[in-house]
Amino acid sequence: MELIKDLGEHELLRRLRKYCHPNLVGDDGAVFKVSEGMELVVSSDMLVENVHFSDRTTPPYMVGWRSVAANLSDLAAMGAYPLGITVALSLSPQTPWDWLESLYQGMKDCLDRFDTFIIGGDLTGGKVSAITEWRCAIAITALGEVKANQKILRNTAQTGDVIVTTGNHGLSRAGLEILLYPEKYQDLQENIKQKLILAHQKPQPRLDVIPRLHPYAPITGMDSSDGLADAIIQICQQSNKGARIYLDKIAPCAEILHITDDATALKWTLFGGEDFELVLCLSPEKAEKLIKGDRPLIKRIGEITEEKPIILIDNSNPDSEVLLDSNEIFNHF
Ligand SMILES: Nc1ncnc2c1ncn2[C@@H]1O[C@H](COP(=O)(O)OP(=O)(O)OP(=O)(O)O)[C@@H](O)[C@H]1O
Ligand SMILES: Cc1ncc(C[n+]2csc(CCOP(=O)(O)O)c2C)c(N)n1
Ligand SMILES: [Mg+2]
Ligand SMILES: [Mg+2]
Ligand SMILES: [Mg+2]
Repeated sequence: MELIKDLGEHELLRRLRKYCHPNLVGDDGAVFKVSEGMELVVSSDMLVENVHFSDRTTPPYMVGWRSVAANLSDLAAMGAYPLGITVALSLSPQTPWDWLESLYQGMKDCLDRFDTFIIGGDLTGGKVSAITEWRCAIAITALGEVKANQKILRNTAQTGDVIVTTGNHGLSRAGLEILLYPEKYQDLQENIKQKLILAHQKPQPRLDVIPRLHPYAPITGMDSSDGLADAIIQICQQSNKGARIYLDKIAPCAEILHITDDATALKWTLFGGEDFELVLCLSPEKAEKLIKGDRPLIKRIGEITEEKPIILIDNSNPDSEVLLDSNEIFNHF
């Protein structure tokens, strides 16, 4: 088996060039033009072995796809279109070339889907030690562009705004569960299993929705990389508002209910993370039009309130309002 330590840095870079922009890589920096009248958006996200992925959960092609998708999701969350990404890797010298090749193929396929490129990066060796368990860390910086009046920010929600989400939440967490404990889910229908695993391994950044948001600007929002609950909390805190969220509107989808109990399913839906959907706030009139044009992808889940608490409302039992518990949110430390 070919290991990257036998290839050396220059040969590795030569092989990786075919996954990059044909003209922009090779100098000390990439030079490119930002379109007239647009603003530059810059965002970084890092993926670390045994934190965001592992051999058990994610083959290298999917590690590549996910790491690009997570970064393009942050551009979508800003309302921006991608211009390119840089990729910095720390790798064990024992990494097989095949692994790296698959990683880049996954990155490139995700980038191709959205007509964008790798425009630069960096490589370093990483030593396995008793302290640092990981062998691979991937740091990506994504560059994008957005018209000033189309920017999506977290701190502009207004009282009375409707909160909508794209897609479904909790699927990625359910997929991770099946990947981590396959023996528990041996009897589960194969098509359900595949849908959940794919949600975890091959998330789709919501760049597809951005053009459809243009008529309704300005919109408030962010992506749900750290979970639906985190997105609602971040938007409310940064906008100095609260929210009412309807539990029946965020009910876990059938596939998740197939693999776990109601309480766990709701927990995954609110706090699971890594679904990379968008959580958006806009006036009731605009929200109605957006939802009408985009059903069932975009759903109303609640509204922004002047009062600070974020309340979960159970329609079947209107007296039982509970506060959204921020202690459940994913925390790296
Ligand atoms: N190490 C850091 N140094 C400086 N700023 C940072 C650092 N890490 C995050 N930030 C900034 O903090 C803000 C929130 O970052 P955070 O990583 O929580 O958002 P995100 O990238 O959307 O979420 P996720 O990492 O879950 O995808 C961003 O403006 C980001 O640029
Ligand atoms: C092997 C493995 N174990 C656990 C998880 C779950 N996980 C890791 S990071 C994260 C939140 C987002 O992080 P960030 O804020 O860095 O984007 C979640 C839900 C995984 N993906 N793979
Ligand atoms: Mg981040
Ligand atoms: Mg984000
Ligand atoms: Mg985070």
